[in-house]
Amino acid sequence: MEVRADAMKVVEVAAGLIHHAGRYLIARRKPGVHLAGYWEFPGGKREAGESFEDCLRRELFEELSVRIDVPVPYRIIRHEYPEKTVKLHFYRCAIEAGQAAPIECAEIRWVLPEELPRYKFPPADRIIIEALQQDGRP
Ligand SMILES: Nc1nc2c([nH]c(=O)n2[C@@H]2O[C@H](COP(=O)(O)OP(=O)(O)OP(=O)(O)O)[C@@H](O)[C@H]2O)c(=O)[nH]1
Ligand SMILES: [Mg+2]
Repeated sequence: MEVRADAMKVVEVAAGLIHHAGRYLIARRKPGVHLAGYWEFPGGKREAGESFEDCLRRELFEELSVRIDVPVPYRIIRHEYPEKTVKLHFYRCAIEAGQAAPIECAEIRWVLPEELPRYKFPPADRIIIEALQQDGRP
């Protein structure tokens, strides 16, 4: 059987479920990237030698210019897109310092859990969106 090396590569990602006053922060992906224009939970790819927590802290500072408290693991979702397989490590967290700004995203919004279905999220996020609605307001 032929095994394609690229087909086996899994992209490891850390993403933040940042909550405040009953709402979650969501970000819209910029044009020209994978899943451009979709809404997502901010975060990104883990770099070599980095822990998921360090990755999350770095990405949330780069994308939103915020520092967070201690992130709490929530769920890990593996999803196969036609072009790549991602493993998304979701963490709940709150902002400890800074005010969220759309530094590396097109737009940000604070939304209630029941409002999440109005936004177009990547297919991988469906399970998380459902779980957050079940959980109620954070
Ligand atoms: N951050 C984030 N990525 C997600 C979510 N759902 C989902 O399928 N992804 C996918 O996971 C990957 C995350 O990579 P990213 O594009 O955020 O990575 P990054 O911030 O390091 O960007 P870069 O590669 O431009 O430096 C993308 O392929 C993205 O489409 C989500 O809720 N949040
Ligand atoms: Mg990102």
